[in-house]
Amino acid sequence: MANTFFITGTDTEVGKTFVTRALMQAGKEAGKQVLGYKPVASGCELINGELKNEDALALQAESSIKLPYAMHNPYAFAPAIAPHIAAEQAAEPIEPARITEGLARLKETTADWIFVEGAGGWRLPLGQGRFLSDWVKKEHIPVILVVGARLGCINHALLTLEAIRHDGLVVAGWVLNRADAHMSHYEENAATLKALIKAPFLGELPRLTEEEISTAVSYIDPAPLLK
Ligand SMILES: Nc1ncnc2c1ncn2[C@@H]1O[C@H](COP(=O)(O)OP(=O)(O)OP(=O)(O)O)[C@@H](O)[C@H]1O
Ligand SMILES: C[C@H](N)[C@H](N)CCCCCC(=O)O
Ligand SMILES: [Mg+2]
Repeated sequence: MANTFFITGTDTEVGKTFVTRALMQAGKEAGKQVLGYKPVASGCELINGELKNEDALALQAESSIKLPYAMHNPYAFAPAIAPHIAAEQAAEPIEPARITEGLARLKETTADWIFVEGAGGWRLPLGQGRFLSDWVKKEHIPVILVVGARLGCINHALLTLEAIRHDGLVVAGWVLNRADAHMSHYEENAATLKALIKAPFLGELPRLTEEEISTAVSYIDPAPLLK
């Protein structure tokens, strides 16, 4: 039976996908078969008649098992906006049951670890008064938080952790990602986060150049996930 982890972040564009890929690579290095799942994606382009999202394509590429794109990304909306608004515009309501069905199909494979990447931050509206966090709660999925290191991230990180725990979920770990290479007093902020966040620390990723991207996995310690 696969272990499933939900990847959330302190905001959009903080490195959820970037870190998920590194986590997947760390899983493979630990001998795990891994799959990535992006249930709800906005900011998609039409490729061979199918709307595809760069996050979902990245997770598909990193997956150990080759599956059709649609199994990685059931909801793909073209505009790079809040998905619930895109869904309304497309007259395609986001149904949690379909997200569940997609995850169930991935669990039928030989995957050991399934990483589910959210969109935006923890409280992502799906429309009809529902949130993606409601689905995570219903599925009882442990959560990994990606903290994007930028001014204001301490508040965002602590409030996100409060919300995850208020929703009754386990924080399986957290990663500090250098989202803003120019953040001032980075080391002091990192020390503050490490002191305040009571959850397994899975690693700290510096801002990597294109040439260094393949080293991202070396900054991840998956040990807390292997327990
Ligand atoms: N540590 C890093 N070093 C270099 N580039 C990074 C790093 N972290 C993130 N990036 C780049 O910053 C951009 C935003 O990262 P990413 O797409 O992973 O954010 P995200 O949280 O997944 O965004 P979204 O909410 O849209 O899913 C991407 O181009 C990514 O490759
Ligand atoms: C388009 C962007 N990159 C993300 N995929 C979607 C971000 C949704 C944010 C919703 C919100 O909290 O305001
Ligand atoms: Mg992403």
